[in-house]
This record gives sequence, structure tokens and C-alpha cells, in this order.
Amino acid sequence: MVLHARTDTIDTIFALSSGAGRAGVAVIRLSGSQSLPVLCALLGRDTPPRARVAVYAPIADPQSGERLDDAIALYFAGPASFTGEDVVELHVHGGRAVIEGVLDCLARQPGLRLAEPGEYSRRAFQNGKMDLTEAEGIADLIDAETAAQRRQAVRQMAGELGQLYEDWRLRLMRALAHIEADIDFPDEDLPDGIVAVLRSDLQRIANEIAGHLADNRRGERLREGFQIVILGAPNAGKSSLLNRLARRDAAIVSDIAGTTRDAIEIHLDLGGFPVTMVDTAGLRETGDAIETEGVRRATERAENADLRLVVIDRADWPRIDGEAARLIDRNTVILINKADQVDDGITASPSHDQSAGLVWSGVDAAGAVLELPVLAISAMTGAGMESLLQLLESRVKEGLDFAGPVPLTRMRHRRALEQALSHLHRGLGTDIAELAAEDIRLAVREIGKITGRVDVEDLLDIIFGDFCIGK
Ligand SMILES: Nc1nc2c(c(=O)[nH]1)N(C=O)[C@@H](CNc1ccc(C(=O)N[C@@H](CCC(=O)O)C(=O)O)cc1)CN2
Ligand SMILES: Nc1nc2c(ncn2[C@@H]2O[C@H](COP(=O)(O)OP(=O)(O)OP(=O)(O)O)[C@@H](O)[C@H]2O)c(=O)[nH]1
Ligand SMILES: [Mg+2]
Repeated sequence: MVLHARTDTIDTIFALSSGAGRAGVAVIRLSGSQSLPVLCALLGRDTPPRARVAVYAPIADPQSGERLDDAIALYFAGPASFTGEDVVELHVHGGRAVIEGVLDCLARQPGLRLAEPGEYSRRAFQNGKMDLTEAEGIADLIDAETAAQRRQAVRQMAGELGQLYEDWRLRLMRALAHIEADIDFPDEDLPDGIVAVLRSDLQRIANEIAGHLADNRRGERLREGFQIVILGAPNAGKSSLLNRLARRDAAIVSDIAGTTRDAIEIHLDLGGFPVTMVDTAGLRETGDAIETEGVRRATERAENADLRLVVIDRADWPRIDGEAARLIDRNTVILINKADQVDDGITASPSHDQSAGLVWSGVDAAGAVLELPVLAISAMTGAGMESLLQLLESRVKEGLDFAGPVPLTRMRHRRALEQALSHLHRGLGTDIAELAAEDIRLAVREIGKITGRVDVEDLLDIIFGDFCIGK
């Protein structure tokens, strides 16, 4: 079934903007021309409350007169509101029946309907309150689960990313204007040297865009979470390790080889950075069709991971073979598990620094020599866990931390910038002014799509459809 968002801005929309379920207080928002009349009806008064001044008063069903709650009501007069339209907020007691009663009552008021996901933000965008990157920043802020994700989203919501793209767009438009002037008034020669200046301007913008694109996907990975995949032979203790990191029984552990079949994910916050940790089926050849599918999934997850943890039973150390050996690369850490078992020289790594001596040497699938860090741990007793967490945190920080300029955060932006860059390169490669102008025009257009300055009507359903209701 395809759901088409209703974007009729004549409707007044309403929705629960706070989280679903029982809570102390819940916020229900209305936006549109009927917001204020409906508020007056709920309050049972003719004179509207003053804008931006909270009113504490009973609200009642205008038709039946039944009292629904004692609420706090807030009115924002458009255009000075979040959406740019008249906005009303009802802060009610957060009981399920209160919320349902108020929402039911609102649904019965003429001209009102329930908002689509993201419809408040969409209206804010359409009324010029924010550009698309800022709206996407709000969505990311709501989804942010760690401090680093929050910081990135706040910067984007505040317009930093939009400004960067808008700056490129305006500089390109300036260059375009010069070239067009030259095309339109060929007799009035451009001052000597201007072509060279334009060319170096365009080249500089192209370089800036290329630099922004070549960021190792830090910003996108910060949104998505850093992926760490645990792999190794059956019974090595992968699921035991996952459970210890999760501090709960997320995966089944048993002494039967081949216990885990599906990939099991947990989410961790390591020093403010989001991590998805994946436990996988033990890698081996087997006649069991389900386990074979599990091994296929394990391999696939490992191939796409940002970091691989290869777990080996201390009895097998230092032998790593088969599929696990093929998956080893420089983004791999070797864990010798079961260090609690009889001492044969391998004891759990006491701290990250002190264990720095232990190294696994080998070659990756392409034949390159690798020296990988090795930690001895015990998933059973928890020994070595502190060192492991330290190591993981530093790897995650390396991969995601971004102190410099705002990073690229979305595939949508990346695609548009790649397009813009290829137009620019083509424009730089021609001496024919008309062709260069057309290429720059196309580049300007691509960048304009990111902030929503040009033809994005068809994109809006997709972008705002990802928001939650009430946002
Ligand atoms: N109760 C409540 N809290 C909330 C929100 C909300 O809608 N309601 N927000 C929802 O996201 C966020 C705050 N965002 C807001 C953004 C703009 C305006 C606003 O009234 N803008 C006007 C006036 C600007 C001004 O006074 O400086 C405008 O842009 O013209 C209000 C909230 C977070 N907290
Ligand atoms: N002594 C000891 N036993 C462990 C340790 N870690 C795991 N085990 C035991 O090893 C067996 C296998 O553990 P699992 O965590 O299920 O191993 P796995 O790698 O997930 O195995 P598969 O899912 O079959 O691939 C279980 O009996 C665990 O209790 C450890 O650090 N020390
Ligand atoms: Mg397992």
C-alpha cells in the first residue's frame, strides 16, 4: 500500500507531539487557521488568550460540555510560530485516556485533522522557517541517542550545514553571472584575466566540495552508529562476549557449537559515540541449511563492518583459519577468549597499555602484511573487558570524531554534491562559455536541491515521511 501524505495546508492539523504512552504531561499541538477558534471553544471563552502567555484552565468538549482536563494552553500567533501558522499547544496530564479524549474531541472539530508524520516541520519548511537540512537536523536530533549524535544534529538544526551549501551555491551563481554577461555582451570584453580568476574560483569550489565528500563518511556513520561485528569459530564465546558488553542476556549461550544462527544486534554508547555491536553465527562449513544461512549473514555483516572482533578460543591461539582468516583486515582486533582457563601464559590483558605487546602477525586476503592488536579476555569472568572497552572507544572515536567543519550527514546530500561536482568538472573542462554556463547552472541546481531552494516537491514526501507524527 502506498500512503500519500496529505499536504493540504488549508487544513488545521493536530497531533500528540510528546511520546506515546503514559507520562506526567503530554503536549498536543495544533497548527493552522482553526487553532485559535478551537482553543477558545475548548476553554469556553470568547476572548482569545494572549499570544505566548501560558493559560492554566479547564478544557472541555465544546459539543458535550464534558470536562476533559485541567490544562496549560499556549497560543503562538502566526507567523511567529514554529510552523509560521497559528499554533496552539495543549499541555495536558499524560494519561492514555486524557490524551485519547482530547485527540478524539479535536478530530470532531470542523476543519481539523490528524497531522501526517513530519507535517509540522514540513509546514515550517514551506513557510520559510527553515531549509531542508535544518529540518533534517531536527529529525536527527529526535533520533539522537548519544552526545556526539546530538552535537552533530544541533549544528545542522542551527543551519551550519545549510550555510555551507548555500555559500557554495551563491559563489557558483556569481561565477555564472559573469560568464553569462560575457555571453550576452560579447563586444564588451571581460576585463583581462577575469576568465582565469573565474576558473580558479570554480576550481576552488570544486576542491572544497571534493574535500567535504572525502570525509570517510564520518558524519553519516555518526548518524547510523559505528558497526562492530563479532566473528569467529563456533563455541569461541562470541555470544558470551556480546552479553557481557550488553550487560544482559541478549543472545543464547550454550556449549553446543552452532548455537547462534541469526545476527543479533545491541546498541552501546561508547564515550558518547553510538555503536551497533553484532553477534554472528560461528563460521564453519556445515550441512545444516539454517546454520549455513547464518554463516552467510555473518560474513555479509563482517564485510560491511567498521571494525571486526575475531574471537578465538585460547586453545586455538594463534591459529585462525577458514572464513575468519579471509575476513581479517587492518580494521580487525583479535580477542583470545577463555583466558580464565588453566594458565599457559595467556592471561587476561590487565590494561590496554600493558597489553600493547601482544600482536598477531599475518597477511590479509590481498596478501598485505598485517600486525593486529590482540587482547586476552574472559567473557565468562569479565577479565580484560576494561582494556577491550578502552580499545573500542578509541577506535570508534578515530572513526567518528569530527572536530572540524560540519560533516556531510546524509546520502541524499552526498548524491547531490557528487552530481554537482561532476557538472563542475565538466564545466571546467570546456573553453566554450555556453557549455560551461550550462554545467554550472546544473551544479547550482543540484546544490539547491539539498537545502530545498529548487524543485524538491517530489522529495518532500520522502524526507518528511521519515519524521515521527507530531513533529
Ligand atoms: N512546548 C514546546 N517546546 C518545544 C517546541 C515546541 O514546539 N513546543 N519545539 C518544537 O520544535 C522546540 C522549540 N522550537 C521552536 C522553534 C520556533 C518557535 C517559534 O515560536 N518561532 C517564532 C518566534 C521566534 C522567536 O521568538 O525568536 C518564529 O520563528 O517566528 C517555537 C519553538 C523544542 N521545544
Ligand atoms: N571458561 C570459559 N568459558 C567460556 C568463556 N566464554 C564462553 N565460554 C563458554 O563457551 C561455550 C560457548 O559460548 P558461546 O558464547 O555460546 O559461543 P559462541 O561463539 O557464541 O558459539 P556459536 O554461537 O555456536 O558460534 C559456552 O559453554 C560458554 O559458557 C570464557 O571466557 N571462559
Ligand atoms: Mg553464539
